Amino acid sequence: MQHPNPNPSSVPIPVTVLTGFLGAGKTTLLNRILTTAHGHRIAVIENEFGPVNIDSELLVQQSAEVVEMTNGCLCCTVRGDLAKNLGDLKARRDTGELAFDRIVIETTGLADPGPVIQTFFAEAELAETYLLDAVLTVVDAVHAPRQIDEHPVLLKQIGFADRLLVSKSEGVAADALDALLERLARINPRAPIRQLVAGELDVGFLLDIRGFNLNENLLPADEPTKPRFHPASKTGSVFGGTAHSDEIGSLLLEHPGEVDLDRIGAYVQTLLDRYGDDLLRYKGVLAIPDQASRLVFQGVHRLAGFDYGKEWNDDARGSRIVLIGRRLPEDELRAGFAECAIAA
Ligand SMILES: Nc1nc2c(ncn2[C@@H]2O[C@H](COP(=O)(O)OP(=O)(O)OP(=O)(O)O)[C@@H](O)[C@H]2O)c(=O)[nH]1
Repeated sequence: MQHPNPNPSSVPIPVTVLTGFLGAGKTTLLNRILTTAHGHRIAVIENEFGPVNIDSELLVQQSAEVVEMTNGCLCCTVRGDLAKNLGDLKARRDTGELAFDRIVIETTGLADPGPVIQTFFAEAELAETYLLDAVLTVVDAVHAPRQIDEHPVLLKQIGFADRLLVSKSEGVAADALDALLERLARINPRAPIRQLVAGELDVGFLLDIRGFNLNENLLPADEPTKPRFHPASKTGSVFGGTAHSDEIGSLLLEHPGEVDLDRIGAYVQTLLDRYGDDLLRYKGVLAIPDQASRLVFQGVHRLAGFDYGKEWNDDARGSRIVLIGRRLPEDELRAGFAECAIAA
């Protein structure tokens, strides 16, 4: 029988970034992932803010190689160390010293996930070796409503997420929980939300998400637009003085038809040039005249990728962009997008 993977080092290793504010329940979730029988061999990179890495002592270590990073926050001072650690892990895997098929990075509760994510796209060698799979953000149902107001970094953690995982919901009244879930969906409509229930873990919901791949998945399939862009505004935006106008929110640009390739290219370029610092995640699925396939682009801040993806075949051709960012100028962005549209 032929070996399915004769050259394992040529296959990118998936990486999951596990984030969430201080005490949200990241380590608790990681322990559950590590102790669940799912067949994945996981190496863990732990980052603790401060000289002693307490989290790694709390981790159950069976089945996981744990690399500790201390004395700095992963998103700033030790980012170079992250690249080095990832390189070292790969080298030790290649020599057979370590056996793992994916990595989970647990960031500190104070980390902005942006620079961590960018590391995977900015460093050419890492981009070849690793595949950034997804950002998982744990949100503490008890404390998040206040923390979101007081700590801008939590808003970023929510905005960057591919999955939002709500912990401690058993201790929260139903209406307060509903309000939190609605607020999360408004800040980040891209990320499906799930409550973490003791003893239950759906590993399929957490791993192999391919959140950074150029596929046609724009919004969660179960509820494409509802209630994620509603009722904050009929236009599908969370900006502009609504009751919950958080600093970070989302904007859905939609045209039920094709867009001009040159104009949309210039539009996206201008968007990134002007607002790249404030754009956390964005993704677009566009219909281009005479193109059988969807044009897909996605990115983080100014690092964007695009490609032609799945064919339209009999699907209705339409163009949609989801932007998640900080105080984006809705009117300007809508007007610019409208200029790219081709009348049906
Ligand atoms: N009731 C309840 N407690 C939880 C839940 N998840 C985590 N906890 C508790 O919350 C506390 C913090 O959990 P951790 O997993 O250490 O949180 P963390 O995000 O890793 O914390 P830091 O590393 O300090 O940022 C612990 O006492 C956990 O037992 C949950 O879903 N329900």
